[in-house]
Formats: sequence, structure tokens, C-alpha cells
Amino acid sequence: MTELLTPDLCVIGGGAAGLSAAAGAAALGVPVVLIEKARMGGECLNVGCVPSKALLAAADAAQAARSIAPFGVAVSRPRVDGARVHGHVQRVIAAIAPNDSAARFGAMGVRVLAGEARFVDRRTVEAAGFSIRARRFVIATGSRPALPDVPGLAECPYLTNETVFDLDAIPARLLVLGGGASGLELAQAFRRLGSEVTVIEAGRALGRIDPEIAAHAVTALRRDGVTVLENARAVRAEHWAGGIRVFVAGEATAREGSHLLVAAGRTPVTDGLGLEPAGVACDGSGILVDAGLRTSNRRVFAIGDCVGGPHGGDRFTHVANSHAGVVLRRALFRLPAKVERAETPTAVFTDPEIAMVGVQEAEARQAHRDIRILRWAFSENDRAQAERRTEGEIKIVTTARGKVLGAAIVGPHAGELVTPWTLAVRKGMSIAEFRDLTIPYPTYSEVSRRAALTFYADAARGPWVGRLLRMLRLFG
Ligand SMILES: Cc1cc2nc3c(=O)[nH]c(=O)nc-3n(C[C@H](O)[C@H](O)[C@H](O)COP(=O)(O)OP(=O)(O)OC[C@H]3O[C@@H](n4cnc5c(N)ncnc54)[C@H](O)[C@@H]3O)c2cc1C
Ligand SMILES: NC(=O)c1ccc[n+]([C@@H]2O[C@H](COP(=O)([O-])OP(=O)(O)OC[C@H]3O[C@@H](n4cnc5c(N)ncnc54)[C@H](O)[C@@H]3O)[C@@H](O)[C@H]2O)c1
Repeated sequence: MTELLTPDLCVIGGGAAGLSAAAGAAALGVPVVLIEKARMGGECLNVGCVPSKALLAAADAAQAARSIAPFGVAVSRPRVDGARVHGHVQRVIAAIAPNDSAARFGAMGVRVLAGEARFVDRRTVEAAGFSIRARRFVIATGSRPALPDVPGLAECPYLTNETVFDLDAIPARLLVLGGGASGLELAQAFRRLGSEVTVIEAGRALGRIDPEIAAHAVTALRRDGVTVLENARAVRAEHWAGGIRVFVAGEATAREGSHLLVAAGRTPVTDGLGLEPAGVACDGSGILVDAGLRTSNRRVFAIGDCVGGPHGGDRFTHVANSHAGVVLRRALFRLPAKVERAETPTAVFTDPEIAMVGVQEAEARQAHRDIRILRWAFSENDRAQAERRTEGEIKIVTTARGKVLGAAIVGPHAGELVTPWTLAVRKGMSIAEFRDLTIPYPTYSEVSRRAALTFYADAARGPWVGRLLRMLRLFG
């Protein structure tokens, strides 16, 4: 017989989204049940952000050793030990895992159930031998790697983000299918760890990023020795004794690799959830929600990677976290909260790093009659020169009157540098706020102020400034 639980909130999925929702509710003293069928921490901790950034850190260390001579320091050529790199990645996961553990959430007051959850009707979920009849439900079941429709691919041995971090040897020749954030981060990491890498991308690499900004990163990958094929649609894949071959439209010879990594987008996890008896609508893009993340069943919300439709598709951990905040305000406090997508920054952790927030140039030109583009190059930044990290630029989009619409940065610490611009977009701030800031010297943050100052460069040389200065001279 199943035991009945009647919490205020039942959260399905213990990844970034579900954990944030459960922790926030528990902090308010709300009775919560959290159901996770696999590993607590979900994708980000186990097979996403954390292992990929740990792998990139190892790769950057190897690259730093290779690039050390101009500093006047000599070391022998780095030797990469795949098994020890794997050990490093797993130890980073293990160091963070206690934060997401069932024990920690139990101590917060969350009732954690290990099992697969399924709706049996509009108000009841079953899992791990329990029936859960909650006031509100939050679906946070995430996404899985999509397998593109390429003949032969399904029959080939291929890696995805779910298996690539299990490798304890560096692949000799890695083919990467997909040139999005996953594909390029991992391509650069494996190249710097010693693999020969070819990226096969059907459209433009980093196609979601402002093209000028993306070009810096793609050029840097090519300089590292990664072959990046753009407008290259994979049309067939085959497995042979020597590895894997991928045929690209318009190319006579196949690309060959010892390993193939598929990083070609995501599919929401909705199967087996009982969405039909729950009265929750979904389509191929994910669970359909309103701007406040409520599904077609008013008691049920969806957050994180599983969200589809016009309010979904931003598949990032920080988006999952902010979704959780919206749902807690709506479900617990009944406040009219909604997702503010324009204020959401994104970052890609290639070297040089990329970060963006708000409206980018192409979109701003469509929406506004007159815009200003402000830039500053990292090669004009003293700290960047001192550290020999001069690749990249900051690009700010404002209205003609200087209201900040968006920012895109490619260069060292871009992911950190984007935060004041996120605030500016959120608060509708003027570029004057950056002009008037005092920033410690020498820091990378100075690129933000220097870009802002260019807004006034023409005005400073304008005739009225000269007239004003001549008039002030009359007073002594
Ligand atoms: C290689 C890679 C690198 C990434 N790097 C970054 C990055 O640097 N920064 C960033 O912001 N984002 C990054 N992301 C994206 C980020 O990992 C995801 O956006 C985020 O993890 C989504 O969180 P989620 O909670 O929605 O889903 P998930 O983390 O997938 O969690 C869903 C959980 O639900 C569970 N579940 C599913 N169905 C059921 C069920 N029926 N019953 C019970 N449990 C269930 C699953 O087991 C899973 O644990 C990266 C992704 C990849 C692939
Ligand atoms: N730094 C970060 O925040 C970070 C890092 C990695 C992943 N992520 C998230 O994870 C999600 C998945 O990333 P992703 O890179 O897999 O997806 P993506 O959708 O960003 O990129 C997939 C790429 O694969 C290409 N592609 C698809 N089918 C193809 C084919 N047959 N031949 C050639 N190319 C093909 C697409 O054109 C696309 O450019 C993204 O939503 C992203 O938000 C975030």
C-alpha cells in the first residue's frame, strides 16, 4: 500500500532548478517533498557546468604552461595524463556534491524521495512507494542531449555530455558534432589537452552570440589548432575499425575521428511523467507555460531546462535558479512574478571567454531608429597588456540618448565583467553611470568605463564645449 504525503510543495527533479525551488521553500518553513530518480545535483553538477569547467581549467593550465616563455619563465613541455585529468574533474564534482546532497536537503527540512515521479491525476504524483497530494507541484525534470537525424549516427558509438567526462584517456582524434557552447567549450578543452579536434557545425559556430563577438572565440580556437567547419551539415555517419567517419554535405571525403562527441542541442525530459493525466500541455520543445511558468494545470509549474514554447529554451543553470525564484513568489506568495528574459546574461567559457546581456546590435537596429555602438579593445587595457591577455573587446549597445540596451564582451573574465551591465539593463540605466564610476587601476573592469567614455568623445570635440570653455575663461 502506498503512503500518502500532503506537502504544500512537491518538486520533481533534483537538478539546479528543483534544488533551488526546494531550498527556497524549505527556508520559508514550507513543507516540501523533492523527488529525484538519479543523482542529486542533476546535469550541472554531474555532467554539465561543473565537469566542463573543471576540464577547461585543466586545459587552460596546460595552455598556460605552453605560453609561458614570453614572461621570461621556462618550463618543459606539459605532459597531459588523461587518467589524472579525469581524477581532477571527478574530485571537483565530489567537492561540490555535498551542497546538493539528500543529507543536506534533509537537514534543511526537505523530504527527499529517491525514485521516478509520475502524475496519476491532476493532483497526485506517485514515487518511491508514496502518493503525494500537494497544494502545488513544480516539474524540474531537465533535458537530455538531442541526437540529430543523421543516417547511421544512432548505430555509431558516440559520446555526449553524459559520458564524455567518464573518459580516462584523452581521445586521439575527436569529432564534435555541433558548434554551440557545449561543442566549442569541449573542443577547445580537448585540443589543449592534446586531441586533434574537428567541429562540424551546420550553421554558424556560436550562432546565438553576436557574430563579431563570436568570431574572436572561433578564431582563437582555430589558432589553437581546432578545425572548425561552419555551414557544414553532417549527412551520414559510419563506424569502422579505425573509428568513426562523418560525411558533410558538399564534401567528397569524410571527416574521421577516433571518437565522436554529439553536442547538437537538447531534448526536454517529459516522457514517463504522466503529463496527460495531469492535464499539463507540452510539445517537442518542452512543457508549455505562461510568462510566470504556470502550466495548463493551475496547480503545476515547470522550471529549468524542461520548459518549452515561447518562454523556454534558455538552458542555463542561472536561468533555472531564477525560474525557481519566480515560481516561489507565485506559488507561495501568490505574487504576479514573471521571467525577465532580456535581463538574463549568458556566458561561454572558451578562451577568450564570452558574455552577453540584453539586446544585441542586430536586434537593436530593428527595434530602434537610432542606436550607438560603443567599443573598447582589451589591447587598450593596461592589465590585459601586463598579463598578455589582449584578445577581445567590449561592445555596448545604447539608444541615441545613452540608455543601455545590451552588452557583449569577449575577453578575459568576460563572465565577471558582464555583471554591472546586467544591472544597467535591468535598471534601465544611462551610460553616464559608467562614465562617472571610479574603477581601480589597473583592472580589466576599466574596459567598461573606457567604452562608456567613447559615447561622449564626439560631444567633447563639439562646438558647444569650446564655446562653454571660452565663456568660463571670462570669469578669470
Ligand atoms: C556540457 C554542458 C555544460 C554546461 N555549462 C553550463 C554553464 O557553464 N553555465 C550554465 O549556466 N549552464 C550550463 N549548462 C546548462 C545547465 O547544465 C542546465 O541548464 C541546468 O543543469 C538545467 O538544470 P535543471 O534542473 O533544469 O535540469 P537537470 O539538471 O537536468 O535536472 C533534472 C533532474 O530531474 C531528474 N528527473 C527527470 N525526470 C524525473 C522524474 N520523472 N522523477 C524524478 N526525477 C526526475 C533528473 O534525474 C535530473 O536530476 C551546461 C550544459 C552542458 C550539457
Ligand atoms: N557556458 C554555458 O552556459 C553553457 C555551456 C554549454 C552548454 N550550455 C547549455 O547547454 C545547452 C546545450 O548546448 P549545445 O551546444 O548542445 O546546444 P546548442 O543548441 O547551443 O548548439 C547545438 C549546435 O549543433 C548544431 N547542429 C545540430 N544538428 C547538426 C548537424 N546535423 N550537423 C551539424 N551541426 C548540427 C546546431 O546548428 C547548433 O549550432 C544549450 O542550451 C546551452 O544553453 C551552456
